[in-house]
Amino acid sequence: MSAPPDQLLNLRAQINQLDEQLIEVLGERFEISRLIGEFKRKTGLPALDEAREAAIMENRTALAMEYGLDRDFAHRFMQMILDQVVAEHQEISQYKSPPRGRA
Ligand SMILES: C=C(O[C@@H]1C=C(C(=O)O)C=C[C@H]1O)C(=O)O
Repeated sequence: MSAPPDQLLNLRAQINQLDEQLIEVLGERFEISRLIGEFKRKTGLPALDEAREAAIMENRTALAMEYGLDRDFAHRFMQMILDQVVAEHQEISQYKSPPRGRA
């Protein structure tokens, strides 16, 4: 098989860089949300905040559409993140004190 043309290699290099940024930003979001989880554990607030999630979903799907993304895709993507955050908050709420490596 011949080597991919320069144009394709260039586009793939851009995708690789963007994926890296996406993952970095996602990691930052989870770091912050773990701090919120810890705050909730200390103050006895529930892991799930449905009103906040509904507001996030409305705002982020509208924003995603402005960037040319499919609404359903944006909804599923955000729901996956929110579900994971809430699962982590439920886990954090079981701890007596924060485990090493987590705030
Ligand atoms: C992070 C929070 O907790 C949960 C997770 C959210 C999120 O990841 O954005 C939003 C609402 C909550 O269900 C919060 O209460 O702000």
